[in-house]
Order: sequence, then C-alpha cells, then structure tokens
Amino acid sequence: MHPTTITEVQVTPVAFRDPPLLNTVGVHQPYALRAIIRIRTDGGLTGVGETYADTAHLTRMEAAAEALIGLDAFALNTIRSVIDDRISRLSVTGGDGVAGMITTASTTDRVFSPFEVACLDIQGKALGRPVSDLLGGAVRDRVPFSAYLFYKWAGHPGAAGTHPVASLAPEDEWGAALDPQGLVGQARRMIDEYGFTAIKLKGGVFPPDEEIAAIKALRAEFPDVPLRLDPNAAWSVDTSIRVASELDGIVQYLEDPTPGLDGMAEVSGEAKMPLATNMCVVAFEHLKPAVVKKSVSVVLSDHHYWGGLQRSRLLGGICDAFGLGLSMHSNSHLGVSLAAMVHLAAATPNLTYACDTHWPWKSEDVVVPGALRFVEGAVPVPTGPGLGVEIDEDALATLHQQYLDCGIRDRDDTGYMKSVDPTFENTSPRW
Ligand SMILES: O=C([O-])[C@@H](O)[C@@H](O)[C@H](O)[C@@H](O)C(=O)[O-]
Ligand SMILES: [Mg+2]
Repeated sequence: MHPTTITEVQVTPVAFRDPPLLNTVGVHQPYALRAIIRIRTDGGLTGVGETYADTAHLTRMEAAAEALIGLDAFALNTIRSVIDDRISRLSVTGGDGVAGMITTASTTDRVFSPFEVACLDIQGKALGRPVSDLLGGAVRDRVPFSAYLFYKWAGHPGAAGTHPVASLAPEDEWGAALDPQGLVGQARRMIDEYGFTAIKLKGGVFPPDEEIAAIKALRAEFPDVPLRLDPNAAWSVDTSIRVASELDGIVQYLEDPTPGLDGMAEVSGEAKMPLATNMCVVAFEHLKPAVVKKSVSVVLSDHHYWGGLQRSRLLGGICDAFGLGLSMHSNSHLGVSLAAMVHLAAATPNLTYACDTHWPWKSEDVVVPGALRFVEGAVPVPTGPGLGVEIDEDALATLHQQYLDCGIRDRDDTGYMKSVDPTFENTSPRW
C-alpha cells in the first residue's frame, strides 16, 4: 500500500457565480465562496475536500493545515484532536454564520470536516476502494436529491444601490420567481432538466399566506411529488401552527418554521406533519434536549458542520436509535462536496429522504466534469477509488482568481439585501 504520511496541505479559496436567491435573512451575493482543501502524502496520493471560505474560517483552516504535516491520513482521531488543540489556541473570533443561518455548530467539527473528507479520499485511493466502502459500504447505488426552489429576482441588481427595484436587474438564465406561477415554472424546468422526484421551497421571504399559495400551486402542478417548505424560523409559534394546519396533508415535512427547541416543540405538539431542522439541532449536544422536548422528528445532516462523513454516520445512528428521521442539508457548493454527500448518503441506511442540493444554481465548478451526473433526480454513486472526482487545475485557478477579484470575503445575505433595499430588517420571527 502507498505510504500515507501527510507532506503538504493546501487551502484554496474560490468564488463562483451565484444567482440572487432570496431567503429570510436577505439575498445571495453575486458570488458564493468555498475553499478547496488538498492534502498530499509521501506516497504520492492527493485527497480533496471542500468547505466554507469566510475569513475567520479560512484563518482556522490555515492554522489546522500546518498542524497536519507528518500525521498519517488514516489517523483521523489524532487529526481531529490536533485540529481541536490548534484552533483552541487561536484568538480569531467570528465565522459562525458560514453556513447561512446556522450559528451554533461546533467550530472543531466545521474545521475538521474537509480534512477528514480529503483523508478519506486518500484512504480510498490507497486501498483502491470508494469512500462509501470506508463508511460501511453503499446500501444504495444512486442517491436521490430534491429540486431546491428559491424565490429569486430576475438578476443581480448591479452596483450596490443602483437598482432599488430589483426587477430592473438584468435577467439571468433562470429569470424572476416572485409568485406561485414563477415557482411552478422554476420547478418545471428543474424537474425537466434533472428528473427530481421531490421539491423543497425556501420560504420565509413573503408573508406566509403567499407561501402557502405557492405550495398549493406546486401541489396542483405536481400532484405526486413530495413537497417541503423551509422558512428558516421566520414564523412565530402561532403562525407556524396556522400554516401547519393549512398545509396538512400537503407537505412531507415542515422545516424550521420557528426559532429554537422550545418553539419547535410547541409547534410539533400541534402540527400533523413531521417538523425537520437544520437550525435548532446542528451539533451533538443539541440531540438530547431535542429528543427530550420532542422538538423535531427529522434532522437534516450536513457533513460540513457535523464533523465529516464518519461523524455524520454517527449522527445517523443516534437518529435511528431515537426514532428520528434523517435528511440532508445543503449550502451553495461545488463538485467535491457533492461527491462527499453522495458517498455519505449511499452509506447511511436510514437517510430515506431525497437530499437537498443547490447544484442546479451553479454554473461553474472546480472538478473535471462528468464524474457526477443526475439521472432521474439521483446521482449514481461513484465506484472508483476515493471520492471519484478530480480537480481541474485551470478551473481551480480561474475560480481562485475570481475570489481574489470579487471583493467578497464573507457571506452576507443581509448586507447585500440592505444595499438594494435599505429598509430591509433581518428579524426572526418576522410573521
Ligand atoms: O442558500 C440559502 O439561502 C439557504 O437558505 C441556506 O443558507 C440554508 O442554510 C439552507 O439551505 C437551509 O435548509 O436552511
Ligand atoms: Mg433548512
């Protein structure tokens, strides 16, 4: 077998074009940021990982990267504790909002995750086995994803403040979706192109009655497709209970209607459908109170903040033990993350919901095209050694240059929204 001692670790921030997708805290900036991690070993193997690229997170990643030289890519427990120790000695603060609205995830788990994925890629390459084999083996050969719909403007408004009316923005290839009809058209296109068999709508953008109307329009157009609505805690407990009763029998689950474990427990006691979360259960310490309070029935895993693929499998086991369902969360991401998500989902028996992905919104990538594809709404699980994706060096260099040039250093949906609409306030719950 190849020697697997780590000799070099590179952290490369990249920026890729992102459409103006609306959510309850604001709107996506013109570029989404990610960092690509590459670990090289003395045996000549390279492993890749992908994570957020906000400033504080990058500082922690750089410090962690230095600490890994000389460690064995199979020694994941040691690597995690070395990272934990290294970042605990940094004075950097912030970066807790890297995943959007997820602010209480474990810093160590977030920093460790992409290094763990890169090490698993190396391990798979050293053994000649896919990453899913290192996670217990694939229990499915294709991983279904959902069509992730967003309310959106026609295009980015250009220089900040120059287009206070966002509909004046130059149109991107998706165009505007600001009402039920726009969302139905968006869903139709996404389903035609990718074959998705489930739909998630990012809500919390318009008053709840408008979003109820949108879900009902989607139900009328797609009578057999499971639907989900996620307002990212934009509603009070009372509003959530009202919406839940309006959408009874229509949505598969309601995701984060209201903030906090207690509020979710109150809604859960009244709502007929399961409640899901990627906001009030985002770290291992949240699981016990969530179970005791009966706050949620479904947890959305996400290896980027649950500490990598092996710890996400641990999350799956805990959910199984306590009778919680398991789904998968997504942020704007590139092909390395999709590969990791697919291997994890393939090797997690109780991950029974179609996973979230922002994939259709992305028009640029760092991986050589072709390794990952959607067939009837699902990605066939790569069977070659490691993750099964390769970095396109030219594309990586281009997107790194774009990062250097674009001027965005932290995700700030609220700040960008305020630059277009100075009256915008980020409040939760809003309705
Ligand atoms: O990309 C977005 O705007 C999403 O709202 C994202 O930030 C969320 O973290 C996520 O997709 C969710 O399910 O809450
Ligand atoms: Mg969510």
